[in-house]
Amino acid sequence: MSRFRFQRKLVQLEEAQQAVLHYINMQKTEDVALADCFGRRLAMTVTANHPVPHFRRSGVDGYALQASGTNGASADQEIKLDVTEMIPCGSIPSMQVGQGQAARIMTGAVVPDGADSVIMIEMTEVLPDHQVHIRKQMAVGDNITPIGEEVEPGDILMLPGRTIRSGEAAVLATFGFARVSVFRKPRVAIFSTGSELLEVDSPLAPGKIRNSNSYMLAAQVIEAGGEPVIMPVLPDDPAEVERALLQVLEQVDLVVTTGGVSVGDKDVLVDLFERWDGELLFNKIAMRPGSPTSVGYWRGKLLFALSGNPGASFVGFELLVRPYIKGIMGQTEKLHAETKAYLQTDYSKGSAYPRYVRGTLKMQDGKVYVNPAGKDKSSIMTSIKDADCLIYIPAGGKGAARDDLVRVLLLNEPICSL
Ligand SMILES: Nc1nc2c(c(=O)[nH]1)N[C@H]1C(S)=C(S)[C@@H](COP(=O)(O)OP(=O)(O)OC[C@H]3O[C@@H](n4cnc5c(N)ncnc54)[C@H](O)[C@@H]3O)O[C@H]1N2
Ligand code: MOO
Repeated sequence: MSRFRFQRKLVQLEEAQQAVLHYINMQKTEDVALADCFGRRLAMTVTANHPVPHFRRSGVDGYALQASGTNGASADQEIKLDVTEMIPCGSIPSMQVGQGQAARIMTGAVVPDGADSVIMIEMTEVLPDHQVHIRKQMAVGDNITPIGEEVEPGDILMLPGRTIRSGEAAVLATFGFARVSVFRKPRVAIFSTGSELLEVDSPLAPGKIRNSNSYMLAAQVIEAGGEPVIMPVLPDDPAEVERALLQVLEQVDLVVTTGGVSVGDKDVLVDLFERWDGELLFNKIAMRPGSPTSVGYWRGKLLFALSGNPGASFVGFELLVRPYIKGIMGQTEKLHAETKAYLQTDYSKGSAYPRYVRGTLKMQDGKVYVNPAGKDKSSIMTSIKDADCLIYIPAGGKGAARDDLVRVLLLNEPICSL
């Protein structure tokens, strides 16, 4: 019988997280085409290499002119100007605009020298012989975007670690990054253990269930920015488990297993920790679900051994694996962002350890409310799909009551400011 099965060193979640984050080893980077970098994590600092806009830009279709020449203009008192030229987008004006003159201009085109405002075309009337009537008094600067209004050269726009989404893609394109430096996706081997597990396409059989954890975890790996490698289910034989894990260890950046970490006779990960030459960082965390979650360091890689119960597996990944994946891809905010929300129902299940309950947030009348996503037992799988947060219920016998303001950890990553 393994000495680790019952003799467990209890750590608080914060200690466990720090122990894991201590092993952060930054991912290598690679350059990819801009169109291929969406969803990847940026590995470079993006600094503006030119102002935006880099020329005085018209915000409307209309006429560029001198505001001082429009004093008193209105629908009843039109002012006549000579039209010098037509300036489409992408071309350079050929002459200055002087007193009594206007240049017809398109939205996004370069405002000619001499002009200090642009009147919208709706406030004008085209006259014969290259003349135009102006029906509105203009002020200096009207409808002109000055050079650098949006971005000044040297402005730091994005830091490494940021996920590249639509807005980031627009910034990269604007500043000419046809190729983008991103962190390599960490390859994460996923193993489920247990002889009760069937392949997804297998018919149900007595006592057997389909392996759902491997696919749930693969999706979590992708959400965190990694590349999952789903491995065959591990057998109940510790020597074979050791062989299978060692074989993959060199080809991946980290390994996640589920099941086999508790005190049962077939809990093979516990046996592995007994016989391996790795270092066990901890094998019990003061949290529910997932208290038997164990993490080891083996041949230069972290091995996250999550509980087999789907709820515990999900929460264990979120609280330990995701922060590590974020860390190796340059994110400074590795832990989940938190907020507070009003609990809309009693949660009376007390626990010796803090509990992380799958929750669903609701915004209503300017307040944030939260409800358990469904039944919350560690063995329950179907409520995972409805969770957008984890509700923190402190340790103690009484749980939390309706209307309590509780801490919630947000599962969807908020966009960082840089
Ligand atoms: N005597 C005790 N029994 C248990 C304890 C304890 O302290 N003393 N702890 C319980 C807690 S808490 C948890 S959590 C589980 C953890 O067990 P394991 O991590 O060893 O997981 P398994 O026993 O392998 O499986 C548990 C449960 O989950 C199902 N499972 C496993 N893998 C998958 C998968 N890939 N997809 C879907 N479902 C999976 C498995 O069939 C079991 O039903 O131990 C408690 N017991
Ligand atoms: O700690 Mo277990 O993971 O609650 O169900």
